[in-house]
Amino acid sequence: MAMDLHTITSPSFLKQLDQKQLVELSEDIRQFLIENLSRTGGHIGPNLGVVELTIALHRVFNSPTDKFIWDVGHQSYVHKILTGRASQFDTLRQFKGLCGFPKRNESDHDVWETGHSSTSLSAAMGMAAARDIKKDTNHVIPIIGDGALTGGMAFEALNHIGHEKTNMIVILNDNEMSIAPNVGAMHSVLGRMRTAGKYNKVKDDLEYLLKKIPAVGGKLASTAERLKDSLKYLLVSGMFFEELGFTYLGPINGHDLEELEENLRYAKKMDGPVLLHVITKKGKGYLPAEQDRIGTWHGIGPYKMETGDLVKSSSKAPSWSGLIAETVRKLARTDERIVAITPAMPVGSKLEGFASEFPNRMFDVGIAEQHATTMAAGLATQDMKPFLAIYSTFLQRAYDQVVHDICRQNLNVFIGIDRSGLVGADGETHQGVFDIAFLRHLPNMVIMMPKDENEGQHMVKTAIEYNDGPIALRYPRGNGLGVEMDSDLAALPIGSWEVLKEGKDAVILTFGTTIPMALHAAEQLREQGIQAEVVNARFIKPMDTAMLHQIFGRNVPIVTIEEAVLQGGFGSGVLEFAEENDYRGAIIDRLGIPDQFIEHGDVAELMDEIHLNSDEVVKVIKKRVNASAKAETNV
Ligand SMILES: Cc1ncc(C[n+]2csc(CCOP(=O)(O)OP(=O)(O)O)c2C)c(N)n1
Ligand SMILES: CC(=O)[C@@H](O)[C@H](O)COP(=O)(O)O
Ligand SMILES: [Mg+2]
Repeated sequence: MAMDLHTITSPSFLKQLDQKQLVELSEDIRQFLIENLSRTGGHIGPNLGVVELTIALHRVFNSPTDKFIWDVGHQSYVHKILTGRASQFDTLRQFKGLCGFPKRNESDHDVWETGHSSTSLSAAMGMAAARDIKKDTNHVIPIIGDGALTGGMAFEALNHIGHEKTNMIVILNDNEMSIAPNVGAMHSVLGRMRTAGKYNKVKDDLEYLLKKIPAVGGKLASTAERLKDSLKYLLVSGMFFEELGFTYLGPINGHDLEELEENLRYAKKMDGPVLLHVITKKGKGYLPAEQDRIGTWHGIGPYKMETGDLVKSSSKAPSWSGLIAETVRKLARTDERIVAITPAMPVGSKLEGFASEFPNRMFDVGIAEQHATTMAAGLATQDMKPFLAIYSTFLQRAYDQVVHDICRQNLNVFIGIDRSGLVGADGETHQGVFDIAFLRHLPNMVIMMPKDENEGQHMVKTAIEYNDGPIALRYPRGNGLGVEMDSDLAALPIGSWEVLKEGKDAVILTFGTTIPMALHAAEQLREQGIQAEVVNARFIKPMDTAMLHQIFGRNVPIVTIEEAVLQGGFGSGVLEFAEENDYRGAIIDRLGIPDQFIEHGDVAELMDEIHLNSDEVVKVIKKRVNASAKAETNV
């Protein structure tokens, strides 16, 4: 009899269920996820992989007194179901709806917010240190995936936790996948663990065997020691963590409720840091997701449940990621300097084609944005042309590497800032709205953003040909506008803007995704007798200062628009220009992302919510033009 998951108000009911009921519950949860996410989309693969793990955790421990910290947090849907939020899943990742990641204001059971990878162990160390200082006795349990474990922060934390010997139970959820198949030497170590079998059992057998060998000197003892060492090599996994100061348990079957519970109860009684290695299958229980070997079912839009067919997007235009990556690939055919680097997003950044054509010039470095960025800098010192494809939000991880390694040494790195602007469903932790503000003030940095995919391909050419330092090309999530594409590529003059529509009464300065908004506003204003000029300010840095002087010389209202934070953004640059050049009387209004974090939802809805739309542009310009007309009549 399927359980109505909507009736769950707290995980405490789990402790009353018997094994049969628990297995039925896991089946109910899987069915619930598959059905609901076929309508809303979301991170189906990761969540199907942690159904039993999450049930066992909530059975053995007492959340929220015991703290569950979900690394990345994209796999916290089961936790949300068991903590009374099943009824909200029809609003998953929608405007004002259920967040796709842990959210402290949603539930006391969400003790830590995630979205960016590899933070769970550090947060856990903080919570455990606080517990110990306050002499509390609760458990702290970070759950980290094998992908997230490739993040540098995770190693920093492991190093410290092992040193402090802090009571903590780290759950390593190993499904051999990051978004795409996992990469790195750590992945190989985990692989040896998976094949070596139960570390502790083999270790005990080995100890037993060695005790049986009579205490003799010479050859036999040394053979026994060599046997022990070679077996230890096989068990290097456990060794790896045990040498770091953890008690390593496992690997265990992450879909066997009884084995999970037995090991969690065992770990619960142990002192010091424990790492329980849990083997799971991403997408378990839904064949299309289970069979996924490239990452399609990691995070997905709505799909047909019966067939696993995606509900296709209506756009015929190329995806921005695909356009940029394929243009780089095209240019790489005649330019051997070009090397592509991605921090664990080969699929999201559409680099599969480049990787297949240039396998030795493509590097997926794992979830390691800092390493990716400085590796790119290293490549550039050897006259290569590295293309670092990185989401805007994840570039935040590598700020100092951009400053200290790339800009300061003025190295020819081409940064493709993907997912620039609002990304929508992933919400606050993923909006790509800070990169202009944190890059614009860096000496030697060039930042550009195309108005459409045709200008985008020319900008790739511009970046590849630019050899005077770092250059960043911003592009949004999703698809282009479907414009005609030039067959030949030509580099753009650095710092050049273009007038898209002339107008004598006001000037709108904008770039990228907000160009259509500006053109629409200019049309609306024209109907009301106001001629607004629209300028494609496609170089955010350096700005087209010649054109700016000409514009300021007209003494008309100026509006800047950007789908990025206002504080320190493009509009701030225009204000700085006015102040530095003594255009004191200039009237400048800036429209953009206000000083707040933007939650999840449909991008258009989010833009309306913050009044970043053509109506607002019209309102601002009308107010300014009418005010100056009034001032003139009063003279
Ligand atoms: C800093 C950062 N880089 C990249 C990502 C994108 N990302 C989200 S989930 C994921 C893979 C995580 O793999 P794993 O931890 O093994 O979890 P699984 O999906 O396998 O359950 C990546 C790379 C991110 N969230 N944060
Ligand atoms: C959880 C996470 O960080 C990634 O899965 C991210 O959601 C991918 O974003 P895109 O869907 O824009 O590639
Ligand atoms: Mg994984």
